[in-house]
Amino acid sequence: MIARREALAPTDVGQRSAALRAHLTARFSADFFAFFPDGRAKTIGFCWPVQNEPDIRPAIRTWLAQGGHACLPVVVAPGEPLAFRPWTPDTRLVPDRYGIPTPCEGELVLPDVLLIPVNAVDGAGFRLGYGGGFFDRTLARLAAIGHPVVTLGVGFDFQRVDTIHPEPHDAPLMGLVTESGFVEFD
Ligand SMILES: Nc1nc2c(c(=O)[nH]1)N(C=O)[C@@H](CNc1ccc(C(=O)N[C@@H](CCC(=O)O)C(=O)O)cc1)CN2
Ligand SMILES: Nc1ncnc2c1ncn2[C@@H]1O[C@H](COP(=O)(O)OP(=O)(O)OP(=O)(O)O)[C@@H](O)[C@H]1O
Repeated sequence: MIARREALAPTDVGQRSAALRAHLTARFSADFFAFFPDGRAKTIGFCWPVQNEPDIRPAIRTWLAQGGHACLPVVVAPGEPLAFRPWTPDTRLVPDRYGIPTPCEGELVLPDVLLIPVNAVDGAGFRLGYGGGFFDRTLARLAAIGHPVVTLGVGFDFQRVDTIHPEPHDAPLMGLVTESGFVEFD
C-alpha cells in the first residue's frame, strides 16, 4: 500500500488531496464538533505529510483562520505514546528520527480531534500504520487519562480493504475521509 501511494504522480496526490480537503473543511462547522458542547476552540492533531500521504495542511490553515487550534505529533521514544505540540504556520519544524518534520520546542498539548493518515483501513475502521504502534498507544493513553478524542482516518480510496486482521491492541477509527467523501464507522 505504501508502494502504491508512493507511485502516485505529484499532480495526482495534489488533486486527491484537494478533493479530500474539500470534504474536511465542509465539516468545519458547528455540527462537526457538536459532541464537544463546552464551546472551547478545538485542537486538531494532524500529521505533516510524508511519502505521498494526503496533504491536509491547507485545511488546517483554514481551521486556524476560523479560530481553531492545531498540533503535530512528537515521537518521544519508540514504545511510548505520541506527545503533541502546537502548530501554526510560524512553528519551526525539525526532522525527527524518521525524518518527519516535528516541532522540537514548546509546551505539550492534547488533541480533541486526531486526523491520522492510514496506509490501509478496513470496513470496521481498523487502521494499518507504519508498524510503530504509536497511534494505538496514544489512544490507549488518552483513554486512560480520560481525555476524549475524535479519531478520523485520512487516506485515499484505494487504501480501503475488507479487513486488516486487527489484533487486540488495535483501536478502530470513528470515521474516514478520502477524496470521495466521509465514512462513519459503527
Ligand atoms: N506523517 C506522519 N507522521 C506521523 C505518523 C504518520 O503515520 N504519518 N505517525 C502515526 O502514528 C507517527 C509516526 N509513526 C511512525 C511509525 C513507525 C515508523 C518506523 O518504524 N519507520 C521505520 C520503517 C518502518 C517500515 O517502513 O516498515 C524507519 O523509518 O526506519 C516511523 C513513524 C507520528 N507522525
Ligand atoms: N496500547 C498498546 N500498548 C502497548 N503496546 C502497544 C499498544 N498498541 C500497540 N502496541 C505495540 O505496537 C506494535 C505495533 O502496532 P501496529 O502494528 O498496530 O502499528 P501501527 O498502528 O501500524 O503503527 P503507527 O500507529 O505507529 O503507524 C504492536 O505489535 C504492539 O506490540
